Amino acid sequence: MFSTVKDDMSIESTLISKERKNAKFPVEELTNVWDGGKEETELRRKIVKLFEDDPVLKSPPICTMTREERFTKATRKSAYIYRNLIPNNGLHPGSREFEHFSRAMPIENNLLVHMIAFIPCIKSFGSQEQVAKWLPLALNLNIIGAYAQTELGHGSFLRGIETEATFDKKTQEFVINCPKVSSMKWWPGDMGLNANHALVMANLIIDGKEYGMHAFIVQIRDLSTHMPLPGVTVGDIGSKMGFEAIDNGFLYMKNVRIPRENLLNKNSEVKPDGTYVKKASDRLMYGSMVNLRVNLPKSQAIDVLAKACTIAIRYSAVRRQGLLNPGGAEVAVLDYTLQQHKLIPQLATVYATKFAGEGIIKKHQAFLQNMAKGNISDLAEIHALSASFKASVSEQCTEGVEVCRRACGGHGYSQASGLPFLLCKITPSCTYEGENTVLYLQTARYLVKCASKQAADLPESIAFLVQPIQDMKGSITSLDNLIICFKNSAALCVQGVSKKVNEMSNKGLAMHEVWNKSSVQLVKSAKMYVMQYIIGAFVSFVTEVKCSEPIKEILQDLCCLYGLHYINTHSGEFLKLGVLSAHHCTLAEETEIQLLEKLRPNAVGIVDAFDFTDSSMESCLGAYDGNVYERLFDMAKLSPLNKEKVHQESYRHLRPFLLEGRDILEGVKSKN
Ligand SMILES: CCCCCCCCCCCCCCCCCCCCCCCCCC(=O)SCCNC(=O)CCNC(=O)[C@H](O)C(C)(C)COP(=O)(O)OP(=O)(O)OC[C@H]1O[C@@H](n2cnc3c(N)ncnc32)[C@H](O)[C@@H]1OP(=O)(O)O
Ligand SMILES: Cc1cc2nc3c(=O)[nH]c(=O)nc-3n(C[C@H](O)[C@H](O)[C@H](O)COP(=O)(O)OP(=O)(O)OC[C@H]3O[C@@H](n4cnc5c(N)ncnc54)[C@H](O)[C@@H]3O)c2cc1C
Repeated sequence: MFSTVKDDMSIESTLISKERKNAKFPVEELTNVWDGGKEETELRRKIVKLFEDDPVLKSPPICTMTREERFTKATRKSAYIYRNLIPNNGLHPGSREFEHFSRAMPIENNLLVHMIAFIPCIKSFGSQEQVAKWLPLALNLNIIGAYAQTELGHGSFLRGIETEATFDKKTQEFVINCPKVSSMKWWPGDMGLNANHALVMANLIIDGKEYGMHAFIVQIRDLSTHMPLPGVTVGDIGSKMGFEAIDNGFLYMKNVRIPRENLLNKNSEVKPDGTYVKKASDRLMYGSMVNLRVNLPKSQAIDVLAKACTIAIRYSAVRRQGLLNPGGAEVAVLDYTLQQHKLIPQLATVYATKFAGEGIIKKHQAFLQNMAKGNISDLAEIHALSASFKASVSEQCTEGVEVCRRACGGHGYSQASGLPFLLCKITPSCTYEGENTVLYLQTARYLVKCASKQAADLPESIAFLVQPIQDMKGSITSLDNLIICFKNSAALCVQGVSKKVNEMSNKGLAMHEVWNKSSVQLVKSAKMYVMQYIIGAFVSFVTEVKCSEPIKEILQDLCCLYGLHYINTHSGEFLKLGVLSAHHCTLAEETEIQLLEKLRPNAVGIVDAFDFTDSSMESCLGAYDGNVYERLFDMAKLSPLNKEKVHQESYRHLRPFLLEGRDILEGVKSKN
C-alpha cells in the first residue's frame, strides 16, 4: 500500500561501521568473557540459532499484535519449545545452560513459572516419592503448574495469607478454601488460562489448630477438557502494564478436596491420624523465594538493561543532532559528554551486576549442597544477600532502562524502538519475588543483628561491619580504595542505625515502633551493604579474569566508573558519613568524566560484545546495521491502523465536520 522510500546509501550504516573500525579491543574476546569462555559462546550461539532458524517460532513483530494474539502465539511457541527444544530433564536455574536457553527464548513466551517455580518447588518441598510422582509429569508438560502464593489481600506479609487447607481425617483429604474475596490467589503467572495445577501456599489447619503456610499441589482444571474443576473459579486478571503474553491469574477455591499426599511433605508431614510432624526448619518454606531471587536477576533485569544499552548506544552513534564545532558537521549525539554520562554508566551497571550475580549463584549452590547434608547454617546470610541483591539489581536496571529510553528522544517512546517493551518487562521485577522495600528491610534485620556480635562469630563476608574502619591510601579512584570506601560506608550506616535502634529501645519504645521509625536508615544501610558486595565482587572478577590487556583495561575502567558514578550520584551520603571529603568528591567527578571520554570510542564495540541478535531485540533503533530510519518507516507501515488507506471509523465520525469544512472552503473559493 505504501511506496518504498530508500536512500541509495544509508549514512547511518556507514557511521556505525566506522564506530566498529574505531573500537580498540577484540570484541569477540569480550563476548567470550561475558559468556564465561569461548566454548560457552559457541554453545549459546548454537542454541540461539536453533531457536531462530525454527520456522515454528517465527511471528510478526509484537508491536503489531493485540494482547490476544500475543498470548496465543506465546502459548503455541512455548508448548512447542518445551516439548521439542528443551532437554528432557529440564533446565536448572543458575546453570550456564539455563542462561543460554533464556537468551534463545523468543521475545515473548509463557509457561516459564512452571519451569522456574513449580518444578523447583516440587524438587525442594517434595519427598522422594512425591518427586518421583510429580516431576516426570511436570517435565513432560503433562501437568502445567502455577506458583500460587500471593492473594488479592496479601503479597508481602506471608503470615497474613488467608487461604486455608483444613485436614479432614475421615476422608484423608485437605479441604482448600478461600474464606473471603481478599483470600483468592491473584497474580500467579500462567495460572489464568494455561495451568491445570497450582502449587498453592495455604495455612494448614488440623483440628482447629493453625500450623502456618504450607505448599499443596492442587489440580485446578480437568486434564481432558481443560474445564475448571468443581469449586474452582479461575481466570486472567486482565491487562497489565506489560507481560501481555502471560495469563497472570486469579484463583478462588471453595471446598476443593485434595488427597493427603498432595501436601509436599519433605519438611513437614500430616499423619493419617492428624499428627503434625515437623522435619526441618520453617524457614525452608521460604527457600523457593531465595532460589528465584538468586537466579532471576540475570534474565529478568541484567539482560534487559544490556539490551536497552545496545539499542540506545547504537542509536546514539548514528543519530546526528546539533553541532559541537560551530560551522562543522552535525555530530552523533553519543559525542556529547552528557549523552555519555547517561549511557556509559549503564553499561558499567550491566557488567557489575552480572559478575556479582555469578558470585551469589555460586554461594547459593554451595548452600544447597550443604543443605542436602542437613547443614543450613548459611541460610540467614544467603537470604540477606539475595534479598538485597534482587532489590538493588531490579532497581538499578529499571532506572537504567528508563535512562536509555529517554536518551533516545522521541523515538524512544515508540514501541518500534523496543524500549517501552523492555521498560514494562523490567519494572515489575521491583515488585515480584518480594517487593524491594520489604526485601531491603529483611536484609537490614539481619545486618542489625550482626552489628551486635563479635567479628569472630560472623560469616567472613559480614565481619567488616564490626571491625575498625580502614584507611584509604592513595587516590580515591583506585579499585582497592573504592572497595574500602564502600565497606566503610556500609559499616558506618549499619552501626549508625543499630545505635539508633538500641537507643530507642533502651528508652522503652516497643520494637515494632523502633523499627518503623528507623526504617528509612535501615533501607539505606541495606543498600550500602549490597553495593559494597557488588563492587567487591566486580573488582575480584576484574582482577582475576584471564584476558588480553585491552579487555582488562576496559573491564577495569567499567569497574571504576561503576563505583565513581554511584559515589557522584550519592555524594551527600558519603560526605555525611565522613567517608569522603569534598576534595575526594571533586576528584571522583572529574575522573568519571575522563573515563567516559576514554570509553566512548569503544562503546559500540562493548554493546556488540553482548551479542544480541536483531530478532531478540525487535528494535528499529538497535539493529546491528544502524539503519534506523528505514526500519522505523517499514515498521510504521505494518501498523494495523494502516491496513486501509481510509480508516472506516475515522471517516465515519469525522466526515460531518469535513463536509462542513469542504462547503465553507468551496464557498470561500467561489466568492473569490
Ligand atoms: C514452556 C516453555 C518454555 C519453557 C522454557 C524454558 C526455557 C528456558 C529457560 C529460560 C528461562 C528464562 C528465564 C527465566 C525467566 C522467568 C520469567 C518469568 C517471569 C517473571 C516471573 C515472576 C515470578 C514471580 C513469582 C512471585 O512473585 S512469587 C511471590 C513472591 N513473594 C514474596 O517474595 C513475598 C515477600 N515476602 C516475604 O518474603 C516474607 O513474607 C517476609 C517479608 C520475609 C515476611 O517477613 P516477616 O513477617 O518478618 O517474616 P517471618 O515469617 O516472621 O520470618 C522472619 C524470619 O524468617 C527469615 N526469612 C524470611 N524470609 C526468608 C527466606 N526467604 N529465607 C530464609 N529465611 C527467611 C527472616 O530472616 C527472619 O529470621 P529471624 O530474624 O527471625 O531469624
Ligand atoms: C508481573 C507479576 C508477576 C507475579 N507473579 C507471581 C506469581 O507467579 N506467584 C505469586 O504468588 N505472586 C506473583 N506476583 C505477586 C508479587 O509477588 C507481589 O505483588 C509482591 O510480592 C508484592 O506484594 P504486594 O503486591 O502485596 O505488595 P504490598 O506489600 O501491598 O506493597 C505495597 C506497598 O507497601 C509497602 N510495604 C509493604 N509491607 C511493608 C513493610 N513491612 N514495611 C514498609 N513498607 C511496606 C511496599 O514497599 C509497597 O510500597 C506477581 C506480581 C507481578 C507484578
